[in-house]
Amino acid sequence: MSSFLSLRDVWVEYGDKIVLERVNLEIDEGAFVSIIGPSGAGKSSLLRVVLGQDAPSRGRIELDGMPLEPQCDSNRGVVFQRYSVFPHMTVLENTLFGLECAQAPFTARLFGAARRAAVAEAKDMLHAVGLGDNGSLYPAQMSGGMQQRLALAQALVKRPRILLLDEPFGALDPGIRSDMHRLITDLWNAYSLTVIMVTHDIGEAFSLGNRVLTLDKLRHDPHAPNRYGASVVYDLPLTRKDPPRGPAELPAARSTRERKNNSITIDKIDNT
Ligand SMILES: Nc1ncnc2c1ncn2[C@@H]1O[C@H](COP(=O)(O)OP(=O)(O)OP(=O)(O)O)[C@@H](O)[C@H]1O
Repeated sequence: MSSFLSLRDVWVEYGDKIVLERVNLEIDEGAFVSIIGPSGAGKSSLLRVVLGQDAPSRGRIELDGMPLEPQCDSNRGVVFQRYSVFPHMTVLENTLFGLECAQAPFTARLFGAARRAAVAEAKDMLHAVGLGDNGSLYPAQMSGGMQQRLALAQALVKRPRILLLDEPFGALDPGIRSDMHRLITDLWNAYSLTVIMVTHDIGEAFSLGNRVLTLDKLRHDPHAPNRYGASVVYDLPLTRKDPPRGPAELPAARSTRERKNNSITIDKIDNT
């Protein structure tokens, strides 16, 4: 039986530079996968091929056993480190926009009952990310943490099955980061998401993920640094203590997931 998300012999090459080679991964539905590794190892490149922004140069990616097309679709939502919100739209308009684009791709405008339903959905999502009272603000009137909450609402309002996070909290102060850690954990549980997160913060990787992958090169030729790409060198499944629940009650919660006490198994991947 195939996994929820499978990467089979995926390579990413830019010209003659091999960035990723022979990446084989099986990701279960509902996993929270953290990806770490040295700078330039290809973490964001991996996220981009899963998102569909780039096509792998070799290999294939499957979702539920079906090939995942190299194009962004509603199965996948993404949040980057740099805020991706539209500065000329209010918080509510920013959140609504994704729904309007999905439901009215030519005009990006909904009317009547369809618009009222979309507004209600957008408001629910803003409530879920803690921006329920901020719908009329513009991004410039908000802190970095609030803008990142908005980016999460934008990504989640379309109810993606996979949420891709590329250093989403990297630009935030430590206090705000821990609030965001609690929020993303709550959202992961409430919306039964499969999350793939790239981070440079090892603590964040281990405290949020229930699986941690390390990307690095297994082989290196000092005379030809582009000759070999990175692959998954460590794959650490974690089971860990249930995190403290946030005070927010999330609407439209679908299920919660059991998470047990700390134990780590370390398997070094041998791709040679
Ligand atoms: N569009 C592109 N064209 C050419 N080279 C690229 C392109 N995108 C990425 N690269 C190269 O691929 C390599 C991996 O980049 P990537 O951003 O995926 O690494 P990363 O592990 O996310 O790095 P960091 O941790 O510094 O963000 C880098 O050497 C980068 O220069």
